[in-house]
Amino acid sequence: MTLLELDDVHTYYGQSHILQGVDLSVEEGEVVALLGRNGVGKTTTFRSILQLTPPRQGSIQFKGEELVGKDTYEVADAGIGWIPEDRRMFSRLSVEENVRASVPGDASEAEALELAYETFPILGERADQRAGDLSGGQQQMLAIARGLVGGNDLLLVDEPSEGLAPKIVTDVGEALLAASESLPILLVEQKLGLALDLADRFYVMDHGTIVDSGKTSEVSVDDERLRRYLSA
Ligand SMILES: Nc1ncnc2c1ncn2[C@@H]1O[C@H](COP(=O)(O)OP(=O)(O)OP(=O)(O)O)[C@@H](O)[C@H]1O
Repeated sequence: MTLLELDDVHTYYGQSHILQGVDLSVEEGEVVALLGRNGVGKTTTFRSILQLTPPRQGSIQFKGEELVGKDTYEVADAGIGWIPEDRRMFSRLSVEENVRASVPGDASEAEALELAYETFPILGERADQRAGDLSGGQQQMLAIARGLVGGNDLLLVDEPSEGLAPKIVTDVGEALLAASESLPILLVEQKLGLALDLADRFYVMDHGTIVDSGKTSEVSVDDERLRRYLSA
């Protein structure tokens, strides 16, 4: 079943026409990678879905419901979680307090903590530590854990490996893979190897439109088809 569907989405910053007719979809149970060079409109696609920068034209349906015209809090309530590039969290609060703060009012905090620590044991070991004192990789795990327990039906994850050492990137990849067991993910990721490992399907974006798409099993990191859009 189609979970998220963007149809001919046009988004502007002032006079700048950034998204010029984006079409993409995420099915139930899928991890989908959105690829493309810096500045092509990937983050703007997320901002459009979240209604942070509402599209001026086109439709964005989530679980069959139109998101364009809603407020951002309504998009969050509908079940779309967002992990931005800067991994927003409460850095002065403990790991446990951060997880608790993500749990919707009607859900069990104890069950949320169990799920978070079962998925990411290192967070259980650091439960009382201030989130701001975690390493970059652990902060990314906490951000993913918060998305996991946040009552979401889809996670938008923006550049999870940004600024992390290669060894930590592997850990974060495993963390996302664990999260994808229970949640579909739309992923923006510059590291092509990681994106192809995690995703079932990909879209390539260039100049605000989708220029290629397919199954990740059909392409490889040194594929000419991908490289011409991704190399600087
Ligand atoms: N707030 C803004 N106001 C005006 N222009 C913006 C704004 N944010 C982004 N842009 C421009 O919109 C275009 C798309 O940016 P966007 O952040 O969506 O790209 P991206 O593909 O996510 O790249 P990156 O990986 O660098 O974030 C860029 O040309 C950028 O300069």
